[in-house]
Amino acid sequence: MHSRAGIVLAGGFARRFGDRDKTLAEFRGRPLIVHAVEPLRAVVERVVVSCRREQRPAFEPVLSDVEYRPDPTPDAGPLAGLDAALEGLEAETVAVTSADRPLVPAGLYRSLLDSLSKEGVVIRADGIDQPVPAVFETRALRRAVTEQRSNGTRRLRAVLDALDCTTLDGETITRQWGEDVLADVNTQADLDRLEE
Ligand SMILES: Nc1nc2c(ncn2[C@@H]2O[C@H](COP(=O)(O)OP(=O)(O)OP(=O)(O)O)[C@@H](O)[C@H]2O)c(=O)[nH]1
Repeated sequence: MHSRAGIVLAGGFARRFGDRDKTLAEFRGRPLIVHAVEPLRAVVERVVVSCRREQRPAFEPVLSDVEYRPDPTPDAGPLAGLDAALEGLEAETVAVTSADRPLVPAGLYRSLLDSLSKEGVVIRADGIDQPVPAVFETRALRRAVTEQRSNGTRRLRAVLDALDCTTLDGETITRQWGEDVLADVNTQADLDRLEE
């Protein structure tokens, strides 16, 4: 059986956003993390939320049917969060996104999943391959994460250096799915702009 999982990275401290938990900030009437989880859940069998232990009580009332993988060490970075989320994950394919990207539709995940022929499918936007949203062979991603963490990096993008991925053109993606489909929220101003 071909099994698919999703991972939502949500454990950052969102320092550019301010004092509140960015992932719970309201966007179009719902917390950001809900916008990240729901389209993903439509295309995979299980969704794993990679977060800090203390975030879980606030996530539970707004997210249903997800699993939590708390960071073993808080603030160790997204690559460490991804590593913990992959541990014991039984799925052949994994779609990865971040909780601060509220406009990635289920259809985009479907086309990423349909395009998977090598170790991963990523989108190249502004000349740079983006590690999220992206789809990977779970085994290859696990290997790449282990390899890059052993090199001492915290950067999520570093996994792409250790993977043989197909690249989709960002302009084609935004033409099809909307200008802000790949937008991430770093600041309150980013959120205000997307709300407009
Ligand atoms: N599980 C986990 N996720 C993380 C960690 N650091 C960042 N992330 C997530 O990775 C995604 C991208 O994070 P960044 O934009 O680099 O960091 P951020 O914490 O959101 O924001 P800044 O502190 O303002 O840079 C976000 O969804 C974060 O929640 C971490 O240590 N653990």
